[in-house]
Amino acid sequence: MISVRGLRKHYKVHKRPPGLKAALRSLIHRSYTTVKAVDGISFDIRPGERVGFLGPNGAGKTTTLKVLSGLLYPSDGEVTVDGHVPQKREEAFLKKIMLVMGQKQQLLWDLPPAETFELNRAIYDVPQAQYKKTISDLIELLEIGDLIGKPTRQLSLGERMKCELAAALIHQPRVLFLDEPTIGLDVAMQATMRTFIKEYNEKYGATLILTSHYMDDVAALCPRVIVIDKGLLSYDGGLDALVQRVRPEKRVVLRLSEEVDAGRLSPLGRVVTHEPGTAVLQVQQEAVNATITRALSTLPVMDLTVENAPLEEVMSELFAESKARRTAVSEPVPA
Ligand SMILES: Nc1ncnc2c1ncn2[C@@H]1O[C@H](COP(=O)(O)OP(=O)(O)OP(=O)(O)O)[C@@H](O)[C@H]1O
Repeated sequence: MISVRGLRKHYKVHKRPPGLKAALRSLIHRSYTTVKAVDGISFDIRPGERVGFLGPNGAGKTTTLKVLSGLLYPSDGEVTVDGHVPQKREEAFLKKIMLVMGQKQQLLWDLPPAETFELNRAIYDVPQAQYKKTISDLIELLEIGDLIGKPTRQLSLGERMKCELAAALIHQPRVLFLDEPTIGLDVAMQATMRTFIKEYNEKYGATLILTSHYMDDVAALCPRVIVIDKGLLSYDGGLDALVQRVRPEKRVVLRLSEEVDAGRLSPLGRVVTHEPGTAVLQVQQEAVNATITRALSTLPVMDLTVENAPLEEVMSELFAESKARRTAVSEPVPA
């Protein structure tokens, strides 16, 4: 469905020196630097896949999604989306895709969402019968029946995001690029959006690429993740396999009926947190059974669970790894 080969997107940026004199001089003698936002990445995505596209701030995620949706020309490389070259912006391509950006809106501010929906129906030439069916499904799934008649400016952020998503899906895109679709939403609304996105993917078999800094989104939606950092690919594979590779240790979470000294916990594993009533231990996978047996026999355990390390930690460790690799490569070799 999506094929990306050696994609590069370099931005040429005007260097603006500090100080008025230098700034005035730079109006005549302009100098430029190159920002390598995406610097040679390749991946393939199969139809119907849900893929998390992750990386630290400035990694090149939005740039890649903009290239895939035809908003930006690549500097180099080959990209196809369902057989189309995105930058040609063919009508058939535009009808198949949608880019939803959590930080930008497509709903018209002074009009009710219902009017943007109608506008999108006309733009995408959606037959009336299909439009009626789709819109009533979307209204039901997203519970926006009461909202779509109010001017957009009167909606809360979460209400607006639900309507944004509905507007984006009126033409039933087969490929959805979601750039931070849950940004700024409260926890309950994030969960609603996640459930809806998953249902849309399952119902229509749509292919989905999602960027998000909320790891709950990623854990709930993306069995596969592609991680980029400074424009380079640092991981492409299963989310579970990534956790296994970066953090194979397990967390044993203990709920305790009475306070225990730290000295009684430390022989069982590395103490990650220790608060009144709870303690979290980190142990090697093969030591989990022994730790549980020992905890149950030596501590006042009320409840016990075994978990993976939080995804946020896995990601920051992965980002730190690739930063360390880059630093090692760029350091001069001693003479
Ligand atoms: N129009 C532009 N002109 C110049 N540089 C740009 C432009 N757009 C993005 N960049 C730079 O390209 C790099 C990648 O930006 P991009 O927005 O793709 O990152 P991102 O991974 O989406 O980051 P974030 O998680 O912060 O949204 C950054 O260094 C950014 O400053």
